[in-house]
Amino acid sequence: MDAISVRDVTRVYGRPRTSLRHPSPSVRALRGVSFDIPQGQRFGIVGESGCGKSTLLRILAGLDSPTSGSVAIDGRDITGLRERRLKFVRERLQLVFQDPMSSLDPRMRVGDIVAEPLVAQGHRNRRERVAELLEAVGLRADAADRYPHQFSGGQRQRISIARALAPAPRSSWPMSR
Ligand SMILES: Nc1ncnc2c1ncn2[C@@H]1O[C@H](COP(=O)(O)OP(=O)(O)OP(=O)(O)O)[C@@H](O)[C@H]1O
Repeated sequence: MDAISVRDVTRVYGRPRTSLRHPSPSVRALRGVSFDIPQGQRFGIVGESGCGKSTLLRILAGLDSPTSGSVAIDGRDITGLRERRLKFVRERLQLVFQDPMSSLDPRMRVGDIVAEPLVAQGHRNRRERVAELLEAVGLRADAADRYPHQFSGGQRQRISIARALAPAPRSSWPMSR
């Protein structure tokens, strides 16, 4: 079973075109995109600015829905019920956004931000794991007690990377899950 299967995905922003004489401001960001990513493979999506990479990633993460087409993660169609889809996807897929401040909650301490996926997984030794993750991305352990605005742009991106690395990879999940 493929990790990710994308079938004929289209995403149109704004109202669809109604007539040739009155072109609407709609943007067709994705047009019939299809591909499969097998388990355990690295996969790059490359393209010029504005070609639809972020739009595609948001759809894969369940943060947006395709106008048409479908996406399956681990064989399960995620274009169905919203809340259930998000929980299922969050356990399997992490994103590092271009602009870290758009995804780091300014009211949360860095330690709690990095620990978020661990809470969802019921991880026991969260403090130790957060310290390990911060060290792995080149931040000091005391970063855990500070807030995102107290870091530079590059350091904020490292916080996002630490959070993305936090959940245990699927290969280490117990068979019962
Ligand atoms: N919310 C939106 N409303 C309308 N148009 C949008 C919206 N978001 C993106 N677009 C348009 O959709 C197209 C694809 O945008 P997207 O952000 O997916 O591109 P990208 O490949 O990630 O670009 P970059 O490499 O510059 O970050 C662009 O033409 C953009 O202007």
